[in-house]
Amino acid sequence: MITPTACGVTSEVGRLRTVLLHRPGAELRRLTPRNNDELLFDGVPWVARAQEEHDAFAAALTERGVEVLHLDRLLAEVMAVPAARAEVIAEAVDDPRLGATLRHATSAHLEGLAPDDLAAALIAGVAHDELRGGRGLAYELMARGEFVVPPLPNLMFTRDSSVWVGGQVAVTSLAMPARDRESALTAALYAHHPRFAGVEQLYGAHLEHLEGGDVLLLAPGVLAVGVGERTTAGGAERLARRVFARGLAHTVLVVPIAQERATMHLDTICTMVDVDALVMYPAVADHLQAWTVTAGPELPDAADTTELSVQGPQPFLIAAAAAMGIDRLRVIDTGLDPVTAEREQWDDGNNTLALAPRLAVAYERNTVTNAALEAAGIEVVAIAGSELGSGRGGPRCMSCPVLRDPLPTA
Ligand SMILES: NC(=[NH2+])NCCC[C@H](N)C(=O)O
Repeated sequence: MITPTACGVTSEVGRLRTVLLHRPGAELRRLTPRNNDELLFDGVPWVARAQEEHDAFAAALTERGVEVLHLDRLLAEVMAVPAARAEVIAEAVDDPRLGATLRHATSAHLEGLAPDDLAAALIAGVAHDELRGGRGLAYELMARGEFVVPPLPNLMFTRDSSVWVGGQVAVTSLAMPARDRESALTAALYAHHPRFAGVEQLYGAHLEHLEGGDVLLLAPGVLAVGVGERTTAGGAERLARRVFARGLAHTVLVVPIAQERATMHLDTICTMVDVDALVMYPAVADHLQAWTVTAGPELPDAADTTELSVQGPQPFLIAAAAAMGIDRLRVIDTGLDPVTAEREQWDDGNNTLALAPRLAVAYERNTVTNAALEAAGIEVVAIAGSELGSGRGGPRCMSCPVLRDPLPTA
């Protein structure tokens, strides 16, 4: 096992040192035209090609000196810890579809698995006919193609199931039923893996909905939180109280985004590519608003009751620059016509992963956005994503930064 090392992230663009990825595997083979909508995929990906694309993504990071941690491997290691096993198994069978008999049989099945196999079963799920010793009324009546434990094909979007703020990690509370069990896995990982020994958890799985794709660390001490299809205002509020009480941030900008699939997270419409620059979907650039939330007058406490001061709304770019203490937050002008802009936004053109200021990973297919980034002085590391993209997530969605260098102070 690995020994504990430094973790922590205070910006979107500080040099990336360590990142958590998940190579898609057997869980993608569970997708069919009947279940793909419910499982939040737009189609049925070619799994081997998706894996090749993901391997190339990981290699692009490693080649640039980034340490890549693999969620499935860490999970397999942590499944040797009895307390971690008990927690994730309890979550996996906490499903009202099962009934007591099947719940018991499923628990017994999972408890009997070796650490590697348990990790694999938790990720790929357990199909009806894979359950050794399956029994009970719910089991008899379940269709053969159904899952006793549903698969987690969206686990590859590691951005959403946990997010680091400073030296603490927020295990998130995912909004869609197809994803809510993911945070049981990240919670177990951070609580029990020696790599993360002593790391404090900032949020938790069963709280108000909050997903990492909605959280942007605009600058040290300044967060933007998108509120829309996934993250609720209540989630933003609780996160704000906690980051203030723990001294991790002084301002949270709460940014309403359209409640629809194309804009499911704030990072689908904008991501940072430099200390003071964003790439943003042009259709929203002028309309995006923000509420500026800061700690209220009295001293913050740790009990989630800190009074908050809420101001706004104001245009997002103005509120963000003010909170960041800069004159202007630049938006890279992609110069896109509305149709190309809409197509490239849908294909995660704005969902870039910064490896350092002015160096970002992007999907190669978004040629017009990428050319505009290059023209603006941003070096683009282009990766293929024809199959990965069918889950509607780009390089930022597929990565959870664990360690970034702090930005040099001006
Ligand atoms: N941070 C992101 N934009 N993540 C994209 C997640 C995509 C995933 N299929 C979902 O619907 O949840």
